Amino acid sequence: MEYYGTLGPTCCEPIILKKMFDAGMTGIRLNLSHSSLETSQSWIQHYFDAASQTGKEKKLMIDLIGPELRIGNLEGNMGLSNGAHVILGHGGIPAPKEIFPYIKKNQEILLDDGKIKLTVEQKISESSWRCKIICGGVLTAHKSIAMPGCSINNPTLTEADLRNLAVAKQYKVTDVMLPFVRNKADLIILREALREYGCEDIRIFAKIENMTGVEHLEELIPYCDYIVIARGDLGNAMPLSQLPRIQAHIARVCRKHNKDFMIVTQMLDSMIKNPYPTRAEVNDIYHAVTQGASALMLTGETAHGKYPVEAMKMLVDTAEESIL
Ligand SMILES: Nc1ncnc2c1ncn2[C@@H]1O[C@H](COP(=O)(O)OP(=O)(O)O)[C@@H](O)[C@H]1O
Ligand SMILES: C=C(OP(=O)(O)O)C(=O)O
Repeated sequence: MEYYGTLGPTCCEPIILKKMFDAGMTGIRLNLSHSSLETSQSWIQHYFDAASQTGKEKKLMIDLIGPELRIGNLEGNMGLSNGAHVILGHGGIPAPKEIFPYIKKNQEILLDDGKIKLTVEQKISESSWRCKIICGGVLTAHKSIAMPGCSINNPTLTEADLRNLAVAKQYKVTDVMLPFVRNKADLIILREALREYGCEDIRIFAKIENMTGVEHLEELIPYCDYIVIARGDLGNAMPLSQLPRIQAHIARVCRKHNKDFMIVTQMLDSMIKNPYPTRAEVNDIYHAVTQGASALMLTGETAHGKYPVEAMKMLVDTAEESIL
């Protein structure tokens, strides 16, 4: 079983990373939507310093930007209150320009993996829209933005992705995650880029985050090393009540093809704030293991949570107890 955390401001010190290894962590993910390999140099150094004390090989995974849509930079936090209004685009929430042609009155906008919900009320200019806040929260920089029902055909890899892949070997990257994989062509493009940069041995983790990915699952299997059930964005693509069924379906297809798969996101979400998880969260880990997952990953729990070590220990201990 492989256990990943996500590298972020609350777990980047060597002493914390060492404790996460002691708890059973086998690798870490660096989310390149929030930084680059170059700007994360000192965190990566801390990671390998801590890893060297364990005497075992540890994985470094990069999660690319890929076709995923995210808001731009925000100075500090933006508080969004239920029932109030906010501008999307110029003068308000910095939105990616790829979505502009698709924004219409009554369009639903989901931010930060659906935690914040807006509806478009009125166009103000070619690059700004007045929106009503249906479900508020605190928004910070580079969070995901999704528009249910719209399919926006972004390129597989961004220029920043190519810059990061070009130096991946130098930073001892072992794994690469591609978001929003739609079909085998996305994985072939990534595989070719890896070959071009001399990284043929880097493992490919294909993130299933929308219904196109679910529909093309069987064709993706030969072109990646791992299928990733990335429930944060995937949960935006359907009524949330359907997510457990879709997770079970993906797991079933992977088992049928003897394909390794990973389950991620919100496994121990309450541990971002609390030292103990809920009963439902430990049950979620149990189900992931009994469904056949061979890797589990924490995201916000380690990247910006208050209890990264406790969360990793809870993940590993619960998963190990669940192995039949
Ligand atoms: N490389 C990073 N640099 C700075 N902050 C980060 C980094 N990675 C993660 N974080 C913080 O931790 C949060 C949770 O991480 P993650 O789940 O990977 O992000 P997201 O939910 O935005 O995809 C991010 O939203 C961000 O606030
Ligand atoms: C891990 C996920 O990706 P991201 O951190 O980009 O939301 C997810 O969507 O479950």
